[in-house]
Amino acid sequence: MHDHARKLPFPDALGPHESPAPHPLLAPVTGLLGTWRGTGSGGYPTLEADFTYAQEVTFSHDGRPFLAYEARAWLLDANGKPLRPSARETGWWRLQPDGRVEALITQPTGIAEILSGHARDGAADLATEQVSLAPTAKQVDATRRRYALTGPDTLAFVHDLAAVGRPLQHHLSAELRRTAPGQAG
Ligand code: HEM
Repeated sequence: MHDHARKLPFPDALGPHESPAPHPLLAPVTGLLGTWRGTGSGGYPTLEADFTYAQEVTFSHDGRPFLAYEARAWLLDANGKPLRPSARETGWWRLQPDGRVEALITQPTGIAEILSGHARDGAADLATEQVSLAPTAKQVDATRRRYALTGPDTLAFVHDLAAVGRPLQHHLSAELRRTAPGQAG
């Protein structure tokens, strides 16, 4: 992993009460700050079977009006044991006045998403404005995501996908729990 021995002059904060203080435009999303872990299930009509997976999601900030976003997932077998690495993505959520959000998210499968939406009442709803594909990526036309706080330390994630010729429909849903600082990883 990263070399944490070399301290950054401007490190990211993972909580609303850490330094630096969140930028005022981050107010609608400060409840998301931190690292979340949990399990979910997914499927798509083109897949032989549904699957279960585990996911870790981290939202952090450096005092400016955007979130740094990182998520990674791994598939689970029927006993809940890790099977193999699955989707990863990383990006930036740019907060605008009135809780509007512009997000840029990229995946190692050759997909880059530009999304827009809103964050309010503990929930962020984003949908793609544009999807760019690397030459060998699978066809993805649109995605829609919802990250909703269901309690102070619980987060529900839902992801819809329009891909490989199919209309926008359910791909993933997960229930995540906030991990205590230092517990993740
Ligand atoms: C937690 C995150 C995710 C998980 C666990 C997940 C899991 C899966 C799995 C297990 C498959 C079947 C193929 C395989 O075994 O790899 C799959 C297919 C696929 N996923 Fe996801 N996925 C995730 C996120 C995404 C995202 C963010 C996108 C698009 C932006 C996406 C687009 C697709 C596409 C296009 C396929 C191929 C469908 C086909 O060719 O029939 N997935 N996903």
